[in-house]
Amino acid sequence: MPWRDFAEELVGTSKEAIKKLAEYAEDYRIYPRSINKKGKSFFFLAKVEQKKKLIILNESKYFAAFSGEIEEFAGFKAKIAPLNNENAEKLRKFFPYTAPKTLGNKNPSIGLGDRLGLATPGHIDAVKESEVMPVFAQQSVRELNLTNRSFKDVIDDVSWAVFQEGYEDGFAADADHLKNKTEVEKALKIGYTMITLDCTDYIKNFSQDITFQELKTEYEEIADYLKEGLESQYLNKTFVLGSNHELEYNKINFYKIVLTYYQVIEFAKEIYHLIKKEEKEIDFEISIDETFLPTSPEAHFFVANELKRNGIKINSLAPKFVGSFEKGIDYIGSLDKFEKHFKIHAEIAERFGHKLSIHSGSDKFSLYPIIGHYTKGRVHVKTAGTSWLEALRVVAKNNPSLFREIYYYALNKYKEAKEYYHVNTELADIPDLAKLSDKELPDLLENNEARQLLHITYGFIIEAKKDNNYLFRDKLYQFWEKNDREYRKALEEHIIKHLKKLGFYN
Ligand SMILES: O=C(O)[C@@H](O)[C@H](O)[C@H](O)C(=O)CO
Repeated sequence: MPWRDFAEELVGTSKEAIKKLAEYAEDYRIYPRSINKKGKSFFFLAKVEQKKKLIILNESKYFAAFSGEIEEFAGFKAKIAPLNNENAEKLRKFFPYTAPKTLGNKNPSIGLGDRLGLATPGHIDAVKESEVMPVFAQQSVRELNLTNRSFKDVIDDVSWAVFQEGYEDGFAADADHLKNKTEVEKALKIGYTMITLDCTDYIKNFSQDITFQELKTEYEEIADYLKEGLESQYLNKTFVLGSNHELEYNKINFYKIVLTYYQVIEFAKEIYHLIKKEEKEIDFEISIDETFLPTSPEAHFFVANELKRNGIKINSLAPKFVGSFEKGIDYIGSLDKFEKHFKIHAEIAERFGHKLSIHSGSDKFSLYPIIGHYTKGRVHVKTAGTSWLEALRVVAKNNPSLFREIYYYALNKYKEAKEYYHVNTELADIPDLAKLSDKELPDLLENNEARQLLHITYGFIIEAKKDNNYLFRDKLYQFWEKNDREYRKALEEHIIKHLKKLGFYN
């Protein structure tokens, strides 16, 4: 077994000499950047019978702390530790750089959701030369349910990858789109450093044709103490922003905004009390982006101001912007209209000191120059599906028959998948593979309709089973295992393209 030969060379080597040894570690199927020395023990990740394992050489308190099989060598012992949650927790304890930390709201930051647990090496390659702070561990409850993964799986996959790559510049972990106290408590207990609170269930959506009388009647039903406090703050008042843009609250928009968002504030207050109990800093994001109508600047100002008046400190806020932010494709709408709307939101965020968070932030290349310009780095761009699509691009290039199987399966599941994601693409608009040669398949990943199809059917594809056997999962993971370098390179290039367009990569 190659790692054993390497182990005999490594043990007893000085820290300086390790660098020399690392130069040919890959010949032994060892990850060179994972080689570490702690006390008397050496650590590295290696492929042992096709599976990644943590190898620890020389007995010490660190050696004893990890679980795994022990092998005797001439003069030393080796432990072959599985990459499980118990060992991941020990890894985060002894190698703090493998544990997540908070983003802080200074630098730009990017959420790099990974639905497979394979993308972090490519994400590391993309961000390591940039100024952005990455969130490598980011999945929503929706994604976890669709891929049958847990919040622990997500954070552990990232810690092992960060150790494998020797990446010590820090990353965050965002438990995304949480909707209740239980989910928040669970995520905090596991060690997530960012909580994205999805307030959709506390936002009241109005029909466009509601009359003033109907509005007033509903408003009157709110508790008097709340109404008095809010009316004295906003009703018939105007707030002037730095650019002299005026935010006016008249009866109509005031009633609508209060009725739409007042329960969001109550919900945020309840969750913030949980967060404040933590001994460490937590990045708190309020997400109000999954509503029918765009968030008006007056509504953004109201929510931010009410959070502040209630002593709720947030790091970022995700409004719903004008136009259409669909999954995995560029913005749909007027760029002028977007710019006019976005610059006011950026000003409001700057006034309150939080970041704007751009959900469904993947592939919005036409918007990035506007986003980068007006936020001046005070922004969090959240992506996820795009890394999944890059994994499929590698399949399309190298295993056309598997890609065809997946694509046809996705077509059959598209209607069901649209129950989870709002996309405008209709089945009839999606390209038919039969007309495409194998060579043309990778181009589908440049086609909006095909991207949307594959983007939202990820869970159906990964979890597809027949007679209790996975239809694609095992074949896909074996394929990505063999083609890990190509996937890593594709991710690096694709995410750097995002960062360059945002102006966050020199
Ligand atoms: O698919 C999801 O549920 C998440 O990726 C969610 O959409 C996330 O908040 C996001 O906006 C990533 O682009």
